[in-house]
Amino acid sequence: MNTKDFAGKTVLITGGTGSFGHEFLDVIRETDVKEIRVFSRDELKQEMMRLKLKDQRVRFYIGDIRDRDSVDQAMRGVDLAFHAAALKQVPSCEFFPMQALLTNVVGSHNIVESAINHQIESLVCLSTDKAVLPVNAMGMTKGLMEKVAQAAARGLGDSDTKISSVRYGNVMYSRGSVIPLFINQIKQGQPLTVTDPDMTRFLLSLRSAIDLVLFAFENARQGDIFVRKAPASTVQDLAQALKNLFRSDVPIEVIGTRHAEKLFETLTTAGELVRAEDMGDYLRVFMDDRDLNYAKYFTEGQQEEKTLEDYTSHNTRRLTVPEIEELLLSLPDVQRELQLAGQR
Ligand SMILES: O=c1ccn([C@@H]2O[C@H](COP(=O)(O)OP(=O)(O)O[C@H]3O[C@H](CO)[C@H](O)[C@H](O)[C@H]3O)[C@@H](O)[C@H]2O)c(=O)[nH]1
Repeated sequence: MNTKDFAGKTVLITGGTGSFGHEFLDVIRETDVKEIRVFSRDELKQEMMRLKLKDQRVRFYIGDIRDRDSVDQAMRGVDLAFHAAALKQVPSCEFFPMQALLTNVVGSHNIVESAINHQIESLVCLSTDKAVLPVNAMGMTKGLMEKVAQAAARGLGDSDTKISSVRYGNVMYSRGSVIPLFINQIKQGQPLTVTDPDMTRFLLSLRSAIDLVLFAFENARQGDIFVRKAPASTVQDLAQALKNLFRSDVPIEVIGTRHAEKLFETLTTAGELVRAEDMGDYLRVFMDDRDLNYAKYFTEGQQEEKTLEDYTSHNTRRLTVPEIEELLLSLPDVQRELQLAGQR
């Protein structure tokens, strides 16, 4: 990361009290940033964060991205914004799709419009692999967020607010996700509830997710979507790796898939890969900036798309059980759990 990028800047993080916000804040507090604004709805979480950080540069804004006035109030004087606020639990979005729409689409539109109106330098929107070829309300609304961001970017020039998005897969040990659940089941001596042994997910650490966001911020051109290449594992192998680490012999119980789950996730479609630049660990997917007169573009990219495959958690590099163990061991949360369980 180029820490100079943050020197003297005022940074806004929406959804700043979440796991991403916490870790991201720690990273940018190491720079000469001028001010960091944490924007979120929950006053208790903000108060806890304030007490923990005791950093005068961090300011807290209560508001809801659905409420444009509260967004405008927080956006005034901002240079850089990172948009992490979202409804992101698949099951709850499935039962309350209109709530997902209001936060993930209408709320994101407020952020995009406010960022442009306040002429901030850069806005990075956080999306997910579930936004690609979506089957659930969470993914659909995050996909629409990407569209809202790109539609706005299409109307902007290079000197205007730079709007980009990032997509990542499952953040290991994130709140409410399967790894803390399996660890808890192991600790209680209960069976590990595997939905479908063959289901795969891209796995990455929170630190890698943050690196992706920083990479997007540093490299974005108007309307880009950035993806971090990632390996994947089956749920069965993940369960086995945890059992091995905790030296547990609890059984694995197959419970079947939950609401609107996919067997595998897609980070980029073949159609997007035609417009993608390989940047080592990352892919840049350029905005499709054609206008509606398609005939004049006909010769470009048409053949290639037919020969490319979507980039999915089924065809990316598959982690072996020992590799998953190694990845899990690199996570501070897992290390702590192992220590508590007397295994380290
Ligand atoms: O009891 C369980 C729960 C989950 N799983 C499986 O474990 C994998 C991961 O499940 P998570 O609930 O951890 O993650 P999801 O893929 O469902 O979605 C998560 O990752 C997304 C990013 O892609 C979003 O962050 C989202 O909010 C978050 O819930 C899935 O194959 C799921 O079927 C089980 O086997 N047993």
